[in-house]
Amino acid sequence: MTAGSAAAPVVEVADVTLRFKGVTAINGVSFTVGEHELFAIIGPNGAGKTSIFNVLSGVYRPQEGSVRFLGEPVLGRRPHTIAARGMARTFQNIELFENLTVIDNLMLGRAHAVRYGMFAAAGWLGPARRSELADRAAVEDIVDFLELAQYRGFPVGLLPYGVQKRVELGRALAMEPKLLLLDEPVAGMNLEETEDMARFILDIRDELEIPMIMVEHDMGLVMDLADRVLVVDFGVPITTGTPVEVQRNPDVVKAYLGEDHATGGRRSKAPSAAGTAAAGEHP
Ligand SMILES: Nc1ncnc2c1ncn2[C@@H]1O[C@H](COP(=O)(O)OP(=O)(O)OP(=O)(O)O)[C@@H](O)[C@H]1O
Repeated sequence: MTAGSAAAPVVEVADVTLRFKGVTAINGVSFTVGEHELFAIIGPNGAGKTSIFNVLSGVYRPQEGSVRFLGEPVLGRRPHTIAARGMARTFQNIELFENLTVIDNLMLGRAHAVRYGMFAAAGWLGPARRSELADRAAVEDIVDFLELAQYRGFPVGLLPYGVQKRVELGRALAMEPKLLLLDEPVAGMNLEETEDMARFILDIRDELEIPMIMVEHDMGLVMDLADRVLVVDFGVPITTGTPVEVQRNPDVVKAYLGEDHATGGRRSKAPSAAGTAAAGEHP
């Protein structure tokens, strides 16, 4: 495991506050993510986790605070600009082209990497053709890496749910990201699919050395995989630490079990050292 503070941070979030009318979705959140680090954000339903992702990726602009990605400020940049700098994202709900094949969906992930414009393509096919070959080679590497070979020619919509989630991960990898945001990567998966996904996430960190931020309700997965965990509740950061530190923190247990959360359809299970509680499931 790599300590987040050892190398220059990939992401630096400082005192970010995001308000909607009457709701403070993020309230003074700060954290850094280091090179090769797998950083998790957990918290009850409505705690602000997805809002943090939306701030990082440029969908929401917070009223206060700053966010740096690879040393550059990102607030005020458009989502596609931030993506082009190397921040890729998967979504809670799969966002793929169901009628396209696995290969074609992965090729779409290469779109931002195409560096030859229409003039180059029209005037002289050399560089554009070479680019396409490079894209296809990169996609083949991803097919191997995520063990998708047997599904490559199938329309994505016909594939099992767990495989579709894997294709979505592959599409994000196809962007050759410098940071990967995983929004509930195992939501809705069965045990076998979850174990497969856990293995791929570890391989992404350890073999591809891509840092990741993961929002996930499966507490077992978070505690097994994450290097560090940020806990938020009602937008407020409760603590940041290793999985062991976080699980021992009384404020964390309170946030998951406290009276405030006994109503309103929020979670009922605290993170457990056994690492099996699927805390914070959607009602
Ligand atoms: N576009 C928006 N407009 C108004 N309120 C919003 C908007 N997006 C999020 N919120 C509110 O901000 C708070 C945090 O929501 P967010 O979706 O970030 O939580 P979350 O931790 O990701 O929840 P979940 O675990 O259910 O996905 C919630 O009260 C939510 O209703």
